[in-house]
Amino acid sequence: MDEPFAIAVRTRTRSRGRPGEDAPPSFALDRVTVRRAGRLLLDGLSARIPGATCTALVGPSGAGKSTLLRLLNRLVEPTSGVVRFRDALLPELDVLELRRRVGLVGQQPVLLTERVVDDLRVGRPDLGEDQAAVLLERTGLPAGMLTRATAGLSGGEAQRVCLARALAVGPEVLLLDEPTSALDEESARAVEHTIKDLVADGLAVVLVSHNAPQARRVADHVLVLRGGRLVASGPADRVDYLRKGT
Ligand SMILES: Nc1ncnc2c1ncn2[C@@H]1O[C@H](COP(=O)(O)OP(=O)(O)OP(=O)(O)O)[C@@H](O)[C@H]1O
Repeated sequence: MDEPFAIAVRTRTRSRGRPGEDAPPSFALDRVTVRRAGRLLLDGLSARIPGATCTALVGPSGAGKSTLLRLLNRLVEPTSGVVRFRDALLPELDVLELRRRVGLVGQQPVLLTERVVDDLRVGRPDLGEDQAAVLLERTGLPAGMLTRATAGLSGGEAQRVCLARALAVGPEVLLLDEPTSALDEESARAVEHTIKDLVADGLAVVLVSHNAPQARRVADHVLVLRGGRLVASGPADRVDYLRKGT
């Protein structure tokens, strides 16, 4: 089996230790500042994001959550400070290669072609039908949906096709920017279920969420931002923001 497809069928390899404490970091940020139009969006932020874990970025509106997420695949560049992915400095990596390894799925599902199977092939033109079917099943969708028109999908189905498309290129990390905010409750729960399965299979997920109950349900590890600063971090069941948040 070729490597980019491995994540779709990987067996459960996660260690039994406390999530976020034993996993080696995917990302390490050291005194990262982002300044735009005279505003400080991130202010000297240092943090570690563990691998094989779901890390939630939480905090009030405008705290800098999306800015931090977008730093991780260089959609945003720091004004100062350093971001490492595994042991490499981000600017040392080819940016397209980085974005293959670190995929991003946004708030609104955006489908790019007319048929589901063609969407899954956007970043992976050689993807076979069997492989595409496995990817759909990984995201909780029936293989029979491959031939469906993208125009007729529900919001939840479309978001899961976006997840499957991101998985098709074999990322090591998925960045999710409020992936359920445009979905109804049932579709949101289905996407949460998919995220938990992917993490259980060894993928690292970084999830921006303004929804504390969702972060409690899905995340192992939490970074709390406020005013561009990291104000708390740790296992999800120990961080006050989530314990008290509604
Ligand atoms: N390019 C930019 N130029 C100027 N200000 C910006 C820019 N991008 C973001 N901001 C501002 O930086 C702050 C942080 O934005 P960011 O989107 O990271 O916050 P957030 O925590 O994700 O917020 P929300 O929960 O509302 O999505 C916001 O006040 C936003 O308006």
